[in-house]
Amino acid sequence: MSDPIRHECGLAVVRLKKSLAYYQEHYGTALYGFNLLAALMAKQRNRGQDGIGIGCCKLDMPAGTPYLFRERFDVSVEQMGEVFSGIRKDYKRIARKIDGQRREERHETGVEHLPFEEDPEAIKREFELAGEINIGHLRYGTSGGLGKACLHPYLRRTTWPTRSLMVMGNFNLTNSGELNRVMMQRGQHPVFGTDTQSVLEEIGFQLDEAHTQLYHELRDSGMPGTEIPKHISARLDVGEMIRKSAQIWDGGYAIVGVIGSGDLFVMRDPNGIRPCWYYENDEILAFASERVALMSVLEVPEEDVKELPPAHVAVMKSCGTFTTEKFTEVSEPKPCSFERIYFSRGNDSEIYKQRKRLGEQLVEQVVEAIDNDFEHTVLSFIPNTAETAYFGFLDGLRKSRRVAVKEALMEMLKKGELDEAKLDDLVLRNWPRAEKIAHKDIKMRTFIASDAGRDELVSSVYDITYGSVTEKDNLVVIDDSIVRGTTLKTSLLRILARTNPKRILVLSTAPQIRYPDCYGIDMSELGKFIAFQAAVELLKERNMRHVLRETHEACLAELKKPRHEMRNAVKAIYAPFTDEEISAKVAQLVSPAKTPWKGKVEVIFQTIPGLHAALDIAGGPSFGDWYFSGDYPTPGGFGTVNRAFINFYEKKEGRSYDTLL
Ligand SMILES: NC(=O)CC[C@H](N)C(=O)O
Repeated sequence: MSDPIRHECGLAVVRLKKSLAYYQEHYGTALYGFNLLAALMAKQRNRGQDGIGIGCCKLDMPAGTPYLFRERFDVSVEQMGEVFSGIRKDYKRIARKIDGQRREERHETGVEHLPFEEDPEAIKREFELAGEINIGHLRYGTSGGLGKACLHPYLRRTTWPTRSLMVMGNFNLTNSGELNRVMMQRGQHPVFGTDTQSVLEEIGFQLDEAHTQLYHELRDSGMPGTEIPKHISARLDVGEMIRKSAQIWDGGYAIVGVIGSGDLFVMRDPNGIRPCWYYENDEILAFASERVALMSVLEVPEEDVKELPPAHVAVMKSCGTFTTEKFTEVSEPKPCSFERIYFSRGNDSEIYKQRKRLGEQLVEQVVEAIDNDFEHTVLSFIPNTAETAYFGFLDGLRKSRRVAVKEALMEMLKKGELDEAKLDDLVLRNWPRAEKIAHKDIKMRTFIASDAGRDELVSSVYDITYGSVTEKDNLVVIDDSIVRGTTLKTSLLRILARTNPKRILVLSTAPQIRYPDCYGIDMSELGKFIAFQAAVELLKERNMRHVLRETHEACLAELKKPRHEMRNAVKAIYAPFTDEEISAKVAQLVSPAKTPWKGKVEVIFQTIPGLHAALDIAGGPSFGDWYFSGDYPTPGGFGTVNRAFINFYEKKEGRSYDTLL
């Protein structure tokens, strides 16, 4: 991916089903759960760059001792290893301290104690992150700010374990403002921070409600206070609490929550936009955003990892019972295609195949564009995420070339015109030439303070191979998607032009990105999309500025409609043009300025049917394509896109769903 939309959030959860002593005995460490969590997080470091967070809940802690912990680290994912080694150093420090105290005690009393690291009870008591429930989060903010305070998990502490709550998620709500308003109407004072804050407060409110009712019932029955918490905990219906909390949520989400008394829940949005996978055996229950993370870390086959169904919440009560139940109506499944095109780890068997097919789907357009001139065409890719699509693209090209050669041979045979020169031409010379032209050079990034900082990361990241392209060649490079086109223009195409080809064809395995995302990917400002800029340029060139004005009015009118009646008024911006016209304009816009190179840039995008042919699996869902088609799976999407246009037209910066009031 050449563009600076980077990743989205990642989740990891490990719930131990046995006491820490069990893992000490069977795996030689009471930190088994924490170690698994660290490995699951490391395997998902392709997600979330703004920072990481870890939470831990300890079951059955005696009164007076803490049980709910959270640590957040404002560092890049690249520094995750350092964070974990820092935590392990802390652990060793505690071990030295306790072992020292125990040596002294032995001197005084003569009583022998276990070394700390072999004493699960002491480990659980002394080391904050040793507990039965471990949760981890990698954040890439899509709502609110980017600082440490916005990192997950969010935590609400009370003197009641049954009312204390920790949440984290890979998600974005389109209607946090509405949620906040509902809270205010109730008399609450929500802080307009991030959508995570709104989620925490809403679930917190429902938890309070359920808790208070249970408490009063138990107290009024004459039960002694000290007995009450465990009865509240046993009777708390987490599924019901989630059903009430999520009633008006509009968005894409995989959200994890832990109640201080030890109930764990994981919920997924009704359209299954955000991914969520889990694995369970006798010893653990684990969740992750990526199926392959669970497969690799736990060394289990694909068929043992289950998908949490859309609109469902999985609950493991503190006593260990595990259920999944529907908390709202299931909507049409619309998993996010960007997960497949770019965000996820490409070693998942399904994702690997889908990426290859995305490349293959581009073959026809490319063969036409180079007019079958493979002799003078060098094929390459933008590292790293487009690599798999590139393999599929090459496979497809070779297949198509073999078919073309066979047809030409048959034709020659039929006409009796077979001669060596023609054979050479067909067989020896005209085969697709694959080269590695672009290289990723720098291990990117450290500290991101703002959106502007995010943009700067991508410059000077690439380098090229010299000497494998000539001025007679077409240079074809495949990328996974083109969002803003900034890197193409300012960096990549400039350096690719130094190989001095006749023409550069940039292929995008994703269709033109025309509309904002609002479900968890930080791709929300219309004015920043190169396809949108192209359409606006074309409108201006053709004296059609009135379309901009009319669309502004139409968007304002849409926003006045009830949510379910809203439509996407921004489609009018693209309506006058063919896809090819937009692509040609995009090519013009990304063509590097001030370079001695005289060649031409062309851009070829995946078509929307091509995307579905590559991603959709027979009997499975049709993948979400709202960023390309403008057809959103939830009403909140239409509000977002209309607002995004208004923001663009009125020259307001910022995310169009981020109105927290
Ligand atoms: N990418 C995400 O899932 C972000 C989660 C949440 N909306 C936040 O901004 O923190």
